[in-house]
Amino acid sequence: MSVPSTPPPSRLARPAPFTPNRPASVASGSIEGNRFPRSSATPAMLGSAKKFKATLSTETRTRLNSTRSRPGSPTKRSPLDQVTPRPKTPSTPRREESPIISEMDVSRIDPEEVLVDFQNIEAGDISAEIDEAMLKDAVSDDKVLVSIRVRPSDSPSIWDTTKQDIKIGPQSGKAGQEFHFDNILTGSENKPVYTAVARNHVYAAMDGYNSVIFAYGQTCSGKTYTLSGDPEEPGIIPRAMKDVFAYIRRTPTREYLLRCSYLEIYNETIHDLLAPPSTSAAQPVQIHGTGPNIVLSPMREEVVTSLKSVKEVLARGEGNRRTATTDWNERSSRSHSVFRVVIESRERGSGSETNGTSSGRQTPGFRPPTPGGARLQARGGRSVQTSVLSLIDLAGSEKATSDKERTREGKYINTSLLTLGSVISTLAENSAKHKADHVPFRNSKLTRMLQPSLSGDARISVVCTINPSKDAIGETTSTLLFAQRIKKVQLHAQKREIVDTEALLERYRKEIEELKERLAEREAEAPARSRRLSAREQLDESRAMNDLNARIRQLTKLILTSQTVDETRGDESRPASPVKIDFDMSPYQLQQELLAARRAIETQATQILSLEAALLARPVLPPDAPECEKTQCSRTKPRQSAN
Ligand SMILES: Nc1ncnc2c1ncn2[C@@H]1O[C@H](COP(=O)(O)OP(=O)(O)OP(=O)(O)O)[C@@H](O)[C@H]1O
Repeated sequence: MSVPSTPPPSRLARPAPFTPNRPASVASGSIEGNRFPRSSATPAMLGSAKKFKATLSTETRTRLNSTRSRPGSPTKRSPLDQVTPRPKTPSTPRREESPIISEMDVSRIDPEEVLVDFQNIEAGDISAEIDEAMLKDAVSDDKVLVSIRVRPSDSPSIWDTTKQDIKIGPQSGKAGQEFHFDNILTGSENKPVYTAVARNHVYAAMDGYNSVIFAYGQTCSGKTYTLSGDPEEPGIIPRAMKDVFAYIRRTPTREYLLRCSYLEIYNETIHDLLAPPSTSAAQPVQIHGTGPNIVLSPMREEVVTSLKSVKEVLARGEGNRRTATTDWNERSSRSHSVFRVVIESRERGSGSETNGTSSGRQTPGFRPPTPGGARLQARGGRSVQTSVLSLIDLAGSEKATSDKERTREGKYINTSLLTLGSVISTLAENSAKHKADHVPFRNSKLTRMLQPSLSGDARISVVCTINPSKDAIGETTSTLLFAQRIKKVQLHAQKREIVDTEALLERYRKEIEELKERLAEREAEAPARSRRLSAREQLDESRAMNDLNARIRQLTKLILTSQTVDETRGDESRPASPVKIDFDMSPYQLQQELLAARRAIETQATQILSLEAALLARPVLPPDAPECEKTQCSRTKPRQSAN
C-alpha cells in the first residue's frame, strides 16, 4: 500500500492499448475449453471485467462528459509506465431499478427467474477441476496464503522473479530486499492464478470454513483483472462460482443453499450493490454488533441456484459500482467491493427418506399421505453447516490527482488501506510475539467489516498485484512489504457445524414439511368435502391445492443437491412437458383438473356456437368487394338486414 507523495504526471495522450503476450488460444477466445460461453440472452458475462459507470455526482458526470467530448482535449497517460492496460469494456447505462425482492423471502422470488440455465457448464471440465488431494490440503492451513501477481508491462521490469521469490534487479540501479511468498505469478492467464490463489479456499468454504480472498495493490496494477477478469480470461470470482457448483455436483451426500450479497465501501459508506440504487443511496448498510460478531443490515441476499443466476447478480452489482476515469486507469474502481456467498449445507437423508415430491427430488422429512406408507423423518440431529466465501476487490492506493472529487475518494481509499495495513501489522506482531495489543479495526469500515475474518476466523488468501516498471518502484515495494506483513498473521479458522434452525436451508425444509402436511390433510378430507361443495368451490379448492404444490416445488428447487444441479441443466434444454405436470398431481387433484378442463371446454363450445350463429346471420359479400367495404359491411349490414 502506498500513499505517494509525488505529483501527478502531466496528462498527455491516452496510452496505446496494452498488449500483453498471451497464448494464441487465449487470443482466439478459447482457453482450454474452460470458458463461460457467450449467450445472447445473458450479455453480462460472469467473467466480465466490466466496470459499469455508476452514479457519480452530477457535477462529476458533467465534467467527465465534457472532457471526453471536447475535441482535442488532453487525454490521460499512465504515470506508472508507458503502456496502457487492456482497454476496459465500455460503460453500460445503469439498469432500470428492478422490483424489490425482499431479503431472503423466497415466496416473492419467481422460481423461473431464479432457477436458470446450468447447461453452459461442461460436466467434463468441471470434474477435471475438482481435486480431492488439494481439498485435503485446503483444510490444514493456518497461515494466510500470500501471492504476488506481476502485471505484464511493455516497459522493462526491474524485478527479478522466481516461483516464490522476488527482488529488485540490478537493472534498477538500486539494492533491495529479497521477498519470499507462496506464489509469484506472471502473465495474463487467469486460470493458473485461480488455481494457485483461490481454488483451495473455495473448497475450504464448501467444506464449512469461512474463506476470504482479496486483491490488494496500487491503482491499475490488475486487481479487478485478477478477481473479475474479462470474457476471454474469467477471473477468480467466475471461476470460484463454477467450482462451487462443480463441488455440489460432486457431493451427493449433502444438500446446499447458496445466498449472495454484493457490497461496496465508497467514501467510508457501505452500499448494497444489489439494492435498487435509490434504496441503496437512502439506506446505507450499517455494521451492527461488536468484535467478531458483526451483522450487516439492511443487506439484501439473493438465493442463487445456477451460474446464470450468479451472473445476473454480479452483473447487477457491477452495474452499480462506482468507477471513474483517473489519471492512471480509464475505469478505476473507486470503492472496495465485497462479493459474499453464504453456503449452507447439511447431510442428505438416507435413501429410505426419499419420497416422491412433486419435482421428483429427494426431500427428507416428507410424510407421504398414503396410509401404510408413512415414514417420519427425524430431522433433529442433522446439523446445518454455514460458511461464507468473501471475494474482495480493494480500491487501489493512488497518488494525488488533479481532479477534486477523485482526490477526495483517493483520500478515503488511502486512509482505509492505511488502516488495513496497520491492522495487519498489529495482528502480525500479536501473532509473532504472542501479544494481545489493541487492533484498530474500528478505524475504517473496511477493517471493521473484515474483523471476523482477520481475527483468524477464516482462511485467507491475498493476491497482491504489482506493476513491475521503474516508475512504480515505491508503490511496488510498499505492496510487497504489506504482503510480507500479512504472511505473518496467524489463523485459526474452525468449521461451523451447528444445529441452526435459523439457517435458510432449515427454514425452507420446515416450510416444505408443513406445506406437505397441509396438502396431505386437504387430500384426505377431499372426497367427503367435495360432496358438500358447489362446482365453483370445488374449483377454488383445486386451485388452492395446486398453489400448495407449486410452492412445495418452488422451495424444493431452491435446495441444491448433486442431483438437482444436474437436473437443472436438463430442465433448461427441455421445456417441462404436460405429462410431467400430470405426474406431479395427486389423483384427487387430477380429478379436479379434469373437471375444470371439461368446464372450460363446455364454455368454449358455447362460445363457438354463438360465434357460428353470428357469422351465419351475416350476408355473404361478393368476393371482389373492396376490403374497406367488406369491413364496413360486416359492421353495418347485419343491422340493416335486421331492419
Ligand atoms: N495480468 C494482466 N494481464 C493483462 N492485462 C492486465 C493484467 N492486469 C491488469 N491488466 C489490465 O490493466 C488494466 C488495469 O487493471 P485493473 O483495472 O484490473 O486494475 P486495478 O488494480 O483494479 O485498478 P483500480 O485500483 O484503479 O481499479 C486493465 O485494462 C486490465 O485489463
